[in-house]
Amino acid sequence: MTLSPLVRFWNLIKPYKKPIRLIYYYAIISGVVNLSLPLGIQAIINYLQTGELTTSWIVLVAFVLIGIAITGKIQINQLRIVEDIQQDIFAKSAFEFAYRIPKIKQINLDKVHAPELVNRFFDVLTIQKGLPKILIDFSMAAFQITFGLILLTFYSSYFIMLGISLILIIYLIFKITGPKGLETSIKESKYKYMLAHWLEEIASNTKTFKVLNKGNLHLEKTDDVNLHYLENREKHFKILIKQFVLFVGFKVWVAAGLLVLGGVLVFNQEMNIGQFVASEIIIIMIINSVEKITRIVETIYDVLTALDKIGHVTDLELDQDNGNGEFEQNTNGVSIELADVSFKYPNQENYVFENLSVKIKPKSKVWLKGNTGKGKSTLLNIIARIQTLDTGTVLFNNRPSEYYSLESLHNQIGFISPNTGLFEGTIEENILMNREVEDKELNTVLSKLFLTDFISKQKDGIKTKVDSRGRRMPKSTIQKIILARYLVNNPSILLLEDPLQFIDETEKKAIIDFIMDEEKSWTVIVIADYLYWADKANQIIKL
Ligand SMILES: Nc1ncnc2c1ncn2[C@@H]1O[C@H](COP(=O)(O)OP(=O)(O)OP(=O)(O)O)[C@@H](O)[C@H]1O
Repeated sequence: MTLSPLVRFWNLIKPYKKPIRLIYYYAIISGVVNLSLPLGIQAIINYLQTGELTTSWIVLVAFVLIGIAITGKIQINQLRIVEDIQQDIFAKSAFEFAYRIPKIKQINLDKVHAPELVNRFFDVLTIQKGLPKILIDFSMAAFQITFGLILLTFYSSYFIMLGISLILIIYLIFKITGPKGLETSIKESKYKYMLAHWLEEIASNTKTFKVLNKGNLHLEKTDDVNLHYLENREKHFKILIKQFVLFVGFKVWVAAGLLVLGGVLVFNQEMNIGQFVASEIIIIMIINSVEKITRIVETIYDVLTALDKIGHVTDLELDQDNGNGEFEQNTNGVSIELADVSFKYPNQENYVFENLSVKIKPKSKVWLKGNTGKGKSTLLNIIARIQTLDTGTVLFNNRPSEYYSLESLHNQIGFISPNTGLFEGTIEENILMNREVEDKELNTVLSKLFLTDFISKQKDGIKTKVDSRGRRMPKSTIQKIILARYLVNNPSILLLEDPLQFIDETEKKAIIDFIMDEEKSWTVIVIADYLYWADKANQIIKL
C-alpha cells in the first residue's frame, strides 16, 4: 500500500511532537510579542501628538525594542530545535537506507537498478532544508496572520469580515491548486531521477561511449529525458505562478480593503491617527506573512515530493525471516534437498523449473550444468534463500530452509555470482566483513588462494584500500579476494557461479582441488564451464 505524501509527512514529524510543540509555543509568543511593535508605535504617536517627551514615552520605546529582541531570541531557540530535528532525520535516514537496502526482497531489487535507488537519499537533504521553512517560517506566518486579524477586530468589527474572507481565500487557493501542484511536482521529480539514472548509466559505461560516440546516443537520450523533465517542470511552474497570481490579486484586494476601511474609519473619527498607523502596520505584517506562505508553498511541494521519493525505497518489502532455528556449523556436512520445487519470475509466463526434486548428500561436491537460460543461477539463488520459492521446499539436513533464521543460514553459505564484487574499503574489510576470524584461519585461506604474496607486496598489506568494484586491481586478484570472503569462516555450503574464470590455469586447478576436496565438510554446488570442476565433482546435476 502506498501512503499519501501528507501521511508520510505526518509519520516523519510524529516522533518530534514535543519539540515541534515547543516551536509552536515560541511562534505564539513571537506572534504576540510582535504585536508590541504596532501597539507601541500607536502609543508613541499618541504621546508625540501631545508634544511632550515623557518617561512613559521612553518606557514605550524600550518596550518596543525589548519586543524586537525577544522575538529574535525566540527565533534562535526555534532554529536550535529544528536543527536537532534535521540532524536526527539525516542520521536516521542514513541507517534506514543502510539497514534496508541489503534486506529488500530480491524480486523487488530485480526490477530496479539498486545503486539508483540510493539517489533518493539526496531527498533527505530536501526535507532537511525544507523543515525550518515549514516548521518555523510557516507557523510564525500563520500565527502572525491569526493574531494580527484578532487585533484588528478590536479596532473595528468591519475588519472581522475581511479577516474571515482572508482565511477562506487562502484555504480555497490551497484546496484548488494544492493537489495539482503536488502531482506536477512528483512528475517533475520522476524525470529528474530518470535523468540522474541515465547520466549514471553513461558514467558506468564510459569506455563504450568514449569509443562509440559518433551516433551521440548519450546526448540524444539525455535530450529526450531532459525534454520530459522540462515539460513537467514547466507544468509545475505554471501551478506555482497561478498560485502566486492568486495570492497577489488577493493581496491587492486585502490591502485595498483594509487601507480604505482604515481611511474611512479615520475620516468618520471612529479611529485616531495612532490607531490608524498601528492598524496599517498590522495590515502590512499580515500581508508580508501571506507572501511568506506563498513562497513556502514551493518548499512544501518539494518536501512532500521528497517524502514520496524516499518512500519508493522504504516501501519496498523486505526479506521474510520467521525462522528461529540456528543453522550451526556442522563438520559432518549438510545435506540439501529440493522437493517439488517450482519457480517462475513474476514478469515471465513460463516456469524456470517445475516440480524439480534433487537430493544432495552432506559434503557433496556438485557440478551444476544445463543450457543457457535453464535456470542454473536461479537455482543457486533459491537454495541461498535469496529468491523466495513459489511452491516446493528446500531442505537442509532434512529441515525446511524457513525453519532456520535467515541470518544464521546466510552465515553458513558462501554465495558467489558473477555480480559479486568488491566494495570500497580495505582488503581486510572486503574479506572479513566485520566477522571474527582467527589469523591462522585467515592466513591458510589466503595462502590456498595464492593471495599471500600479493598482499605482502602491498604497502599497507591487508589494510590496503580497494577501489569500488576493485577498479585498479587485476581481475584474478578480485576473484581471489571474493573467494577468500566466503571461505574464511569455513561455511557449510558453497554456491558458486564462475568463481575462477580469470585465474590462470595452474592456480585455478590448485584452488579447485582445495574447494572440491572430498574431505572438506562443505557441500559445494558450482556452475562453471571449466571442465576440471566436473572432473573433481562427485555429483553432476543437469537442468
Ligand atoms: N530477475 C529476473 N527476472 C525475470 N526473469 C529472469 C530473471 N533472472 C533470470 N530470468 C530468466 O529466467 C530464466 C533462467 O535464468 P538463469 O539466469 O537462472 O539461467 P542460467 O541457466 O543461469 O542461464 P546462463 O547460463 O545463461 O546464465 C531465463 O529465461 C532468464 O531470462
